[in-house]
Amino acid sequence: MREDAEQLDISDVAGTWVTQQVLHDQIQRRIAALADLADTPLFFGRLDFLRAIGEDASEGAGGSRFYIGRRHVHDAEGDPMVIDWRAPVSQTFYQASRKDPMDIAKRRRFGYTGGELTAYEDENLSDPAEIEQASALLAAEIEKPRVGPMRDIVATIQPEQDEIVRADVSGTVCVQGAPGTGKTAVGLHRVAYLLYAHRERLAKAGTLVIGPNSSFLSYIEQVLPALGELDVAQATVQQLVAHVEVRAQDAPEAAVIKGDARLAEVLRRAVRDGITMPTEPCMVVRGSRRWRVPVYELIEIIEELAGREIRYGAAMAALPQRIAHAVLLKMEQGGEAPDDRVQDAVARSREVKAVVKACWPAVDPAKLVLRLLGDAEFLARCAEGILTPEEQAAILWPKPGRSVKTAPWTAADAVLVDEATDLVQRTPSLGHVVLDEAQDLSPMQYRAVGRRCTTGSATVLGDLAQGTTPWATASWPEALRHLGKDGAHVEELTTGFRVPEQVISYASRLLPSIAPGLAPATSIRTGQDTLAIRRVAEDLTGAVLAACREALGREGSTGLIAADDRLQALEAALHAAGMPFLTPGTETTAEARLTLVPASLAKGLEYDYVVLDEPAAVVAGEPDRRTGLRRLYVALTRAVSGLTVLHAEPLPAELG
Ligand SMILES: Nc1ncnc2c1ncn2[C@@H]1O[C@H](COP(=O)(O)OP(=O)(O)OP(=O)(O)O)[C@@H](O)[C@H]1O
Repeated sequence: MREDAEQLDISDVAGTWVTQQVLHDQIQRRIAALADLADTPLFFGRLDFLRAIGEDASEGAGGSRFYIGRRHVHDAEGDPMVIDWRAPVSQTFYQASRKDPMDIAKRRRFGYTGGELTAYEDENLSDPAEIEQASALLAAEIEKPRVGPMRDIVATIQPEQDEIVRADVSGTVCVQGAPGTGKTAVGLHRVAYLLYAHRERLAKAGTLVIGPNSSFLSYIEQVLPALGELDVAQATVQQLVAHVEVRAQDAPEAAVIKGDARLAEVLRRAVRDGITMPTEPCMVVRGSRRWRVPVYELIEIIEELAGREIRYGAAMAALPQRIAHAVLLKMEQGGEAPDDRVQDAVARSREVKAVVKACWPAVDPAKLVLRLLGDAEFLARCAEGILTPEEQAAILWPKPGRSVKTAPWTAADAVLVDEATDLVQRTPSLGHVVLDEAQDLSPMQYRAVGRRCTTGSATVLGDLAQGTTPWATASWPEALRHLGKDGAHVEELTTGFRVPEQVISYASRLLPSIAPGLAPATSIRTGQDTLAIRRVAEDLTGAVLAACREALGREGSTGLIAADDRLQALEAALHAAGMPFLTPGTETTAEARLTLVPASLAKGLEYDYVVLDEPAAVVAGEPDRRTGLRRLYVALTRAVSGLTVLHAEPLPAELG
């Protein structure tokens, strides 16, 4: 297939230079999408149906045996050899069970080692005599040591995950799931699925994956390309709203108020604050005649525009045409027969422009927010009855910014500028947005994401117990309301694929203090001796390094997680000991398998072995106890095969 694509000759295709380039570009993309990945086998499963499938129901109709793989592969005649895992017929591979065999006689799973086929395993689903056994291949695949970035899970998607992956494109899905239940994996596979099922529509409108920080984004960035999807954008919320340069930090109280949805109304008022009713009529001179639109008529036009649900900028563009239309009516009444060109000319006339400038002035969103946060009187006028005087005082900049370029913008301010920008001009909507680690967003941030999928849908993924921002969300229905996807379905995933049972049940002791409503997750990893807790009397750092060496003696990656302010000391010690280490998000290799992870960046990441330095310091690193314990919960749930906790100070009492 790749050779076919490479050999396509477009030199004598008729068309302009531009169409030639577009065609060339498309062929290059096709070749790239068909690239051979040495470690990625083309198929991982086989389905033998009891009978032939109806022509319309499957991609490769006509036979009753299908190989399931990462992408569609056909032979020289164009007949399918491997069916894409996203095709309707492939769903049976994930959903069929002994209870509901879905017409499957045999399901075969293939096992690979480094790209080489080394095993297979059969389930005769329709044979009542066969005894059900847990799949060893499935277990081996799930328990593979982790080196390098996140991998796809197409071969082992579980039935409850598959349902979310294939949920209808028109609806927004929200997934609450404990650490390691596969939320991120499911979100990424869902985009791949939606692009397959609705390629035309989604490729045009665009798709986007939003993650908490760039370490996380680089950790997940290879999953979609491995599934043949090269065009899904990735960003953090901060990158989406980068209208101004962030160079300051808010106090938590100020950030909470700035992230509150009430700010949307404050901004709406601020944008419209400049709308002024005219006190003089508008006189337009055309040739030898003068036409007059009286004050009351101008007021009517402006009030009508102000009352409509259109963007400030769109109304500003419509106003001169409305006034010109009023002039036109008067011309007709006066016996003239003006056409559209006359209306345009009147709309562009100096007199009409002057009215627009005075009554509906242009708004620069960044300048507007600059004024709002720097001018107490203006803020008081816009926030009257919405924010208390104390709240207003809390969000005012201590020193007003002089210009958009030099002002002390914070991350929360940038979100306000984004809201103001949208009030002036509608933000274009994408086809689908996946929002990961969603629990950490403020209501205003949800709004920023929501306006990027107003006509599309979203997949919202998160865990209320892992919310570590002062504005972290307490309820999904509320978050979805801010997102503009009120009433979306909330699913829960509770089977953990990452964290061993011993470790997750230890971490779950924190749940009553950090998220009382949530049920603890279970785990498919039941290995013994996965958790070690060591009290260290002296030289904590030395003991931590020894624990890292011990972990590095085994296969896979090791993450050393520590409170942010312990990082410098640990870095120095690692250097002194001659132990090379990476920063989060950089790829682990066979030579460099140790990553030093500040607790604040651990979210969403995972390592085979985790060494956790001083839990009490992780808790103390946050402004309040609940957030500290949640940060600790995140740090405790990053390990795939084993966790070693080292402490000199007493462990937090909540750990029991
Ligand atoms: N069905 C599956 N088969 C194999 N591996 C899986 C499956 N589901 C999830 N995993 C693996 O489990 C690990 C955790 O998944 P993921 O990171 O998506 O979880 P998460 O719910 O987003 O976790 P967190 O809340 O910590 O961010 C990953 O290594 C993922 O590949």
